[in-house]
Amino acid sequence: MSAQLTDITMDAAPAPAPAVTPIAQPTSAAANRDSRIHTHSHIKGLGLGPDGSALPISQGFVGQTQAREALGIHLWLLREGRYSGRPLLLVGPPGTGKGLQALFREKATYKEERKIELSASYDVQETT
Ligand SMILES: Nc1ncnc2c1ncn2[C@@H]1O[C@H](COP(=O)(O)OP(=O)(O)OP(=O)(O)O)[C@@H](O)[C@H]1O
Repeated sequence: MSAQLTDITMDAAPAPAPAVTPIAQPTSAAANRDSRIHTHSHIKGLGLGPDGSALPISQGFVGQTQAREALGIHLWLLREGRYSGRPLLLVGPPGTGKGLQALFREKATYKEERKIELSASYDVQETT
C-alpha cells in the first residue's frame, strides 16, 4: 500500500525524483516549411468574385466570408502601394483559419520566401 498523506512530514527523507523522459525536439525535417504549409495546401485562392465579395465555398475556402473579403481589400491595398503598414490583426476561436489567412497573405504578396511571426494572445476583452 502507498504512503498515507499523514505519513508525510517535513523531516521525512525526500522521495527520489521520478525519472523524466526527455521530450524529443522536432527534427529539422518535421519543422521545415513544407510541413507547416501542407495543413493549408487545399487553399488555392481567396475565392472572391469580381466585385470582391466572397463566394461561400470556393478555392478551398469554406465560409469566413467577411474575413476573406477584408483580406481581399487588405491585399489590394498592399499591391497598389496604398497601405503603408503590414500588420494584420486576426481574431477568432482556435482552428478558424487565422494562420491560414496570415500565410495566404504572405504567399499572395511576396514572391520570395519569407518568415512570418505569428503571435497568439488570449487577452480578449468584451466591449458593449
Ligand atoms: N474557412 C476555412 N476554409 C477552409 N479551411 C479552413 C478554414 N479555416 C480553417 N481551415 C483549415 O483548418 C485548419 C486550421 O486552421 P488554422 O491553423 O489557420 O486555424 P487558426 O485560427 O490559426 O488556429 P489556432 O488559433 O489554433 O492557431 C487548417 O488546415 C486550415 O487550412
